Amino acid sequence: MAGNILGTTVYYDADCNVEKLVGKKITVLGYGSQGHAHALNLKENGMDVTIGLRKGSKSWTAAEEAGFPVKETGEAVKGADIVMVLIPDELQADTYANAIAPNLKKGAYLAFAHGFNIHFNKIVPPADANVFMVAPKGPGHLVRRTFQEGSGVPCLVAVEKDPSGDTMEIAKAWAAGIGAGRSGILETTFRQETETDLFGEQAVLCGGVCALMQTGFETLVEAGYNPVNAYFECVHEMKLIVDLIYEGGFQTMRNSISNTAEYGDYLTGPKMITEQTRQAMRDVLKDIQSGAFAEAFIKDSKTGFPFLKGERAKAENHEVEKVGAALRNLMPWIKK
Ligand SMILES: NC(=O)C1=CN([C@@H]2O[C@H](COP(=O)(O)OP(=O)(O)OC[C@H]3O[C@@H](n4cnc5c(N)ncnc54)[C@H](OP(=O)(O)O)[C@@H]3O)[C@@H](O)[C@H]2O)C=CC1
Ligand SMILES: CC[C@](O)(C(C)=O)C(=O)O
Ligand SMILES: [Mg+2]
Ligand SMILES: [Mg+2]
Repeated sequence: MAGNILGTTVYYDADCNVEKLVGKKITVLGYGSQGHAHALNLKENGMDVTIGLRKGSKSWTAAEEAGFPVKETGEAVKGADIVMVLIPDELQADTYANAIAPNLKKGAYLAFAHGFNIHFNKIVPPADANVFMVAPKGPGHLVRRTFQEGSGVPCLVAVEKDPSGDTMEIAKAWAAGIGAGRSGILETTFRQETETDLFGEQAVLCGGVCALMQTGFETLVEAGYNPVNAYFECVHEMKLIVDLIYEGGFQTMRNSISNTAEYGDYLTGPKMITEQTRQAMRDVLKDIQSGAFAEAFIKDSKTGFPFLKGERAKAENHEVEKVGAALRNLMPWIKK
């Protein structure tokens, strides 16, 4: 049953009525990482789901082969009771103006998996629209995989506008329908989700961790150590260590490592994350809160993503990726 963890309301399957989605015409826009997972999980829970994609979309065939009716974005929005927007954040505002807003039924539910466009006022829905968010705290492919395995990725839910009065019930039904009721559905706001999600992915989960692993690898290789050895130490073993943290927190991980490692952990960790690193984190958070990051991201996208594409090419060609690919070829069980 619903609980309260340190001031956050958490719902489980027993608190959600997935039946609230039955009989509703549901449109999922996009069939990428999140899109395929939400759509397939809801379909397998008996829901009537149509996929909306742009003309010529790479995902069109995959969605059709999975058994969905697929329509162009505007057509898929027409008549839908719930429209879940699962297209890239940088494309949502233009798509909203050109294809969603002109076709959105009065009183429909407009939904998101991340608060970016609503929080930063890139999308301003009409007064009659109900606006909610179901934001999985994990990659879309795991939203699908864990659902199939019988569990689910925890989700944040939030309501921005509620003219119908039942928008939170619909949001909870959606979250449970994609599997989150098995692991936890946490109530939040668009602002909280947007700012913490951007901070987490930049400073810790993706930006911070990848930079740390890559710099560790470079330091060992630069000092003349074998790159394979460096890769195992600084990249490959990360998953095994993080799995223990995931299962039981830092203490479970520290119970499993040697005293030598634990001593080095306390001695060296603070030398890596210095006062300068803390200040950099605070600065990153300020840029997120002020909207400066959002503006820079949208500007890069509108000019063809010169920064994103340049950095992606550099990252793809880095030695660490070549060593990793060679090692993974020796471990075929990793690729399921
Ligand atoms: N990736 C993740 O795990 C997470 C993502 N989110 C959020 O989910 C949302 C979707 O992100 P993500 O799943 O990564 O996106 P992806 O890039 O994986 O997929 C985007 C999908 O949208 C389609 N698409 C692109 N433009 C349009 C359009 N104009 N109309 C209809 N469909 C279009 C793409 O098809 P094609 O390009 O073939 O046309 C593709 O199927 C974002 O808000 C993101 O922040 C939230 C939590 C985690
Ligand atoms: C960590 C990245 C993420 O926020 C996610 C998978 O939750 C994203 O935007 O993809
Ligand atoms: Mg996230
Ligand atoms: Mg994110």
